[in-house]
Amino acid sequence: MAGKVKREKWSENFSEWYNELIETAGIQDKRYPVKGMNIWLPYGLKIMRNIERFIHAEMERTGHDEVLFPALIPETEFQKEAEHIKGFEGEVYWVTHAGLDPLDVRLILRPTSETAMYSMFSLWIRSHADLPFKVYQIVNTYRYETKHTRPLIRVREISRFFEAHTAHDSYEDAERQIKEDLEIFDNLAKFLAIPYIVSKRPEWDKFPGAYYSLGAEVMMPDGRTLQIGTMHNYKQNFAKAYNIQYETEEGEHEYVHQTTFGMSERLLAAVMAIHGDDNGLVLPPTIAPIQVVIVPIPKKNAEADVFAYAREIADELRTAGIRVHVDERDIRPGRKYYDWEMKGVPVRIEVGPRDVEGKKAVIARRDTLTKKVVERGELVEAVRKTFDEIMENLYQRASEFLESHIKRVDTIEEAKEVFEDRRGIVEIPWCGEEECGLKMEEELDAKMLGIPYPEEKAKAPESKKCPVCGREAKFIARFARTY
Ligand SMILES: Nc1ncnc2c1ncn2[C@@H]1O[C@H](COS(=O)(=O)NC(=O)[C@@H](N)CS)[C@@H](O)[C@H]1O
Ligand SMILES: [Zn+2]
Repeated sequence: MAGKVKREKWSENFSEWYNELIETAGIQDKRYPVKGMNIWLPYGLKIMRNIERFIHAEMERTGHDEVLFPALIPETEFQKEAEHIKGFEGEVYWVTHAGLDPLDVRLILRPTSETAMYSMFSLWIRSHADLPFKVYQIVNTYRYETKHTRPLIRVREISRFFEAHTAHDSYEDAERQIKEDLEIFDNLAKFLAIPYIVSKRPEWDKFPGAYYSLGAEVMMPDGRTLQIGTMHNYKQNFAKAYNIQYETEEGEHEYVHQTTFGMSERLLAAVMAIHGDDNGLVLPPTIAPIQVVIVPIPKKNAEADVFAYAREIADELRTAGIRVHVDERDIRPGRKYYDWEMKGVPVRIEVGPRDVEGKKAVIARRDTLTKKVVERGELVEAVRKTFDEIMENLYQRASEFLESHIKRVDTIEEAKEVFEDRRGIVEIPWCGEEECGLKMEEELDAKMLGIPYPEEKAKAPESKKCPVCGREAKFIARFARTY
């Protein structure tokens, strides 16, 4: 029978749904006595590790080397890139003492690692033969966020901060790197069954020190967007501040061009929010710590041994490389269903005495809450096929939600209606002038995500006018309420 997937709470009161689920699904414990810093619980960390495993593999595939830098950065290093300072001075945590002694050079806890890495890049990069230079790390970083903190989404210790930093012999090669970052991100988004849009940030909202910034946004259930990835082209801004030069083949000395690519535990927040329903998490099989849970359903005085049958199925699935758990707890099956649905286990297999006799099993899908009977001999194949169906369905469902929350308008009034109705992303003509962009942000009480990327998708249709100044619109600008 077609299951009725309930998502009322999920959509009407997303914030409460999300905060409860962080606890009830065993993702994190928020009771740590420092605001904006939470504890990873075993199940949540297993999911995050599965996401990270994919990122490490993509870094390997694209020739990035993993490094690990110290978390403390001397003030002298932090001070070197002016714009970067301006952008972060209100957000950094300071270390001013060691033991009882005040430090003669204060240290900061890294908010991101440009100012930790780039003096070393200056020592490491000497010749064009050292380029392109590509490193990354997944570490904890610290930002004194003053806006509302929220587990995984806006934290003060970003405990799973992914940062890739590259150096190139030319602007063109840095641009090639940005395209590679977008490809990596697209592979990851498909792995998580998550649709997204990429926008080029407006001048007034790019990363401090960047020449331009790209943001990858997803649509959250409450119609607000969440930035889950950013790519920045730094040109030679940091290279000049940190003296990162290389010797060209002609023996000249040139500053390198640089890029960075950043993500964080927000990826998990996006998976939870986008795929979840009122029964809890719905995990894509790609990252589920338990892909199949088997629930034996014993019946009084039936001699069929449902436990042995369940274990035999589990062994076969495990041999096939599937992550499986048999729930042998002595509690009602219904209670087991509730627990594993809360944890988002993609597939449940139920086996009662009749299934043992008939050499069958029942497969229950977490995403559609539907069930079907399968022959014992076809189980591995059926489970694999069900994983593919779940990935496809999760991606389709999320894509429809995203598409239905992007609206193209011509006037501020129309845009306001969208935000009053159910929020989402508004695409509106723009002359490209900062004052008009800022005016629209103010009028709409929304953030300009920027213009569509790549730029050929950003052009305004013929004869569209900027709703603020009436001049010819050059671009389509995107606005949204954001996290
Ligand atoms: N307070 C926060 N909590 C959780 N994730 C965050 C927070 N601040 C930023 N992020 C995530 O970290 C990513 C990279 O951060 S960033 O500021 O945009 N970019 C950088 O720091 C660049 N140095 C690239 S690593 C963002 O795309 C966002 O997904
Ligand atoms: Zn204008």
